Amino acid sequence: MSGRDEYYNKAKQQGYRSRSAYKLQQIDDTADLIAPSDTVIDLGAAPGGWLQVAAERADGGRVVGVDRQRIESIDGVETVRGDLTEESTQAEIAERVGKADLVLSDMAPNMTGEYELDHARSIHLARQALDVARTILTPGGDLVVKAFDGRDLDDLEADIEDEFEYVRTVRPDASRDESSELFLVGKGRMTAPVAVDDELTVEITDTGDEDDGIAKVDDYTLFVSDAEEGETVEVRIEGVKPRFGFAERID
Ligand SMILES: C[S@@+](CC[C@H](N)C(=O)[O-])C[C@H]1O[C@@H](n2cnc3c(N)ncnc32)[C@H](O)[C@@H]1O
Repeated sequence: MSGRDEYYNKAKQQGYRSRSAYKLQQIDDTADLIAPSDTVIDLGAAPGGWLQVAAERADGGRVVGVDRQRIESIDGVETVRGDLTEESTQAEIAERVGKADLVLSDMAPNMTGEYELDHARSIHLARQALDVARTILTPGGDLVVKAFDGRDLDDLEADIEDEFEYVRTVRPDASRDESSELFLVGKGRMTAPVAVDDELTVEITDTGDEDDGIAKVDDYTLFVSDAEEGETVEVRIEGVKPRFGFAERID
C-alpha cells in the first residue's frame, strides 16, 4: 500500500478531515510545539485536519483557523474566512486573536505544474505567515510554515532564523513521497531590542549568579562579563536569546 493510501484511509477511519492531520501530528511529535492551553492560529486551515489535531493537543486553549475557503465548524475552534495575502485579513487576525503561542501555515498555492512558479508562490505564502507571526507571536512562541523546496528557500530560512532561536526543517513521513514540500519550524521567537554585534553603553544595575553584571535595555536583561554594579560600560552583544542576552565589555 502506498503512503498516500495508508494516511488517506487512516484519516477516514479516525475521523480526520484530511490526511494532512498526520503531518501536523508528526511535526509536533518531532518539534514539541503544541501544549495544553496554548493559543494556536492555523493559516490555510481548510478543510480542518490540522485544526482537529491542534484542538486535541491545545486542550483548554484557543484554536483559530483561517482560510479563503469556508471551514465547516469544528467544536472549540474559531474560524476566519479571508485571503492571507490581503492586509485586511492580517489585520482582522491581529484584532481577533491578539497574541498567539504558535502560528501554523499549511498554505499552498493553486498548483500550475510549473516547478519554479509553484515554488515562488509557496515562498510568498510562507512569507505572509511570517508576517502574521511577527505581529501576533508572543516572545518564545513558535512558527511552522510549509514551503516547496527550491532556490528561494535558503533566504526564507535565513529570515526566520534572524527572528527565532533556531530553525529546523521537518519532512513528515505523511507528506507524499514525490512531494517537494517541507516545513520550516522556527522555535522561540526572539523579541530582543538588541542584535548580535550591536555596540552600546549600558549601566550595570545588578550582579548575576555567576558574578557577571546585569544591565537592562528596556525590559530586556543583558549579562555583561567582568562588569560590576554601579559601572557604566561600553559593550558588544555576543549572544541573543528571546528573554536575555550576553555582552562583552569593549571599553
Ligand atoms: C493543503 S491545504 C491545508 C490543509 C489543512 N492543513 C488541513 O489539515 O486540512 C492548503 C490551504 O491553503 C489555503 N490557502 C492558499 N492560499 C491562501 C491564501 N492566500 N489565503 C488563505 N488561505 C489560502 C487553501 O485554500 C487551502 O485550503
